[in-house]
Amino acid sequence: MLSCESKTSDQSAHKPVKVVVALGGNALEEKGKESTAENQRNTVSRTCRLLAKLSAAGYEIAIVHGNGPQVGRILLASETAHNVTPAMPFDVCGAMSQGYIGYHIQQAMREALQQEGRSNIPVVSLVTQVLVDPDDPAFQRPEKPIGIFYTKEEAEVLKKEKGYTMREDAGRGWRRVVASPKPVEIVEFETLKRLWDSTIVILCGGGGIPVVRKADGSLQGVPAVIDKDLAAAKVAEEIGADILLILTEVDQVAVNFGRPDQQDLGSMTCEEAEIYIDEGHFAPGSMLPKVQAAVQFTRSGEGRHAVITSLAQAVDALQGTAGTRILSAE
Ligand SMILES: Nc1ncnc2c1ncn2[C@@H]1O[C@H](COP(=O)(O)OP(=O)(O)O)[C@@H](O)[C@H]1O
Ligand SMILES: NC(=O)OP(=O)(O)O
Repeated sequence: MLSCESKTSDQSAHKPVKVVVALGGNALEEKGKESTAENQRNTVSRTCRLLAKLSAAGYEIAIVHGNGPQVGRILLASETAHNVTPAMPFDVCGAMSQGYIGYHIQQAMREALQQEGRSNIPVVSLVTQVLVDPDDPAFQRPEKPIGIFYTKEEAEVLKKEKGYTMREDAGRGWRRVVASPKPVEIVEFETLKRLWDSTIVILCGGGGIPVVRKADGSLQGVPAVIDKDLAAAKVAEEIGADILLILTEVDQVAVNFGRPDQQDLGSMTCEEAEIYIDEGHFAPGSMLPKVQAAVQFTRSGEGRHAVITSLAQAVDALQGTAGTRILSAE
């Protein structure tokens, strides 16, 4: 029997545990399979069956998902078709990716909740804008990988012909990289707050559509991709979640990752995590932002912690028997 209640301050009443889930790339696309809409829908189905189990166990969840491969492909398709139809700006491609992925999660989550006997819980995707700082130094230093993988030779051609910034991505090939400013404010946060108690909300897809506030107060999209783990940490922080659950491909975070002396970690304090960051154990653009997001959230309030694990281990990880927990020192 899963226990998913936390004590309130008077220690007598219990309240449901609030969890913000950040879904990584493998929750949306299966490695080695063609990136078709049908394949994404099937992968999302498997993911949602696991997420529905969290809901059935009584956890209150909101879902944030990535969009790196998807937004890159939408952008590429739009740029490639510029002779027949005007190319869409980056922020619009981000919005399209939220709609397409959110639609699949909504549909699959509905089915999965039905199977768990919880068809009374509504699911909705919020097209979410996230305010960023126009002076964020990230705009001068593109480092978020998006889209498909290329060989080194193809990357050289794209650099020359299209002016893209290209970078090797964690031993997996070469990818286009774009600016990834920090999330400052979730514009639609008030909507999440009003829906939280009744509805499973999918929000901040792809980290949210990055926008800046103009002098007259209106919002304008900017060409960038926010890191979804940092956006999920922001959501979790502001909604007062108990746990930030970051789901990715690996069961646990490791030091000396990929080396013969790799050591998987059951837990680490924020201070230990910072030492490991300084020692370079976490790859930028992959594990590093997850650990940073976990530390940021854990530090944001008493009794909060983060867990990084795989989809398959999600339920056990919330119980504290799997994954890597990022905890306060005391
Ligand atoms: N220290 C580490 N411990 C575990 N995994 C790591 C580490 N450093 C890099 N990685 C890699 O980071 C990957 C997760 O990042 P990524 O695939 O970008 O995330 P996402 O699931 O959000 O798409 C893991 O699958 C693993 O290959
Ligand atoms: N926006 C974002 O962080 O996407 P990925 O997780 O797919 O890289």
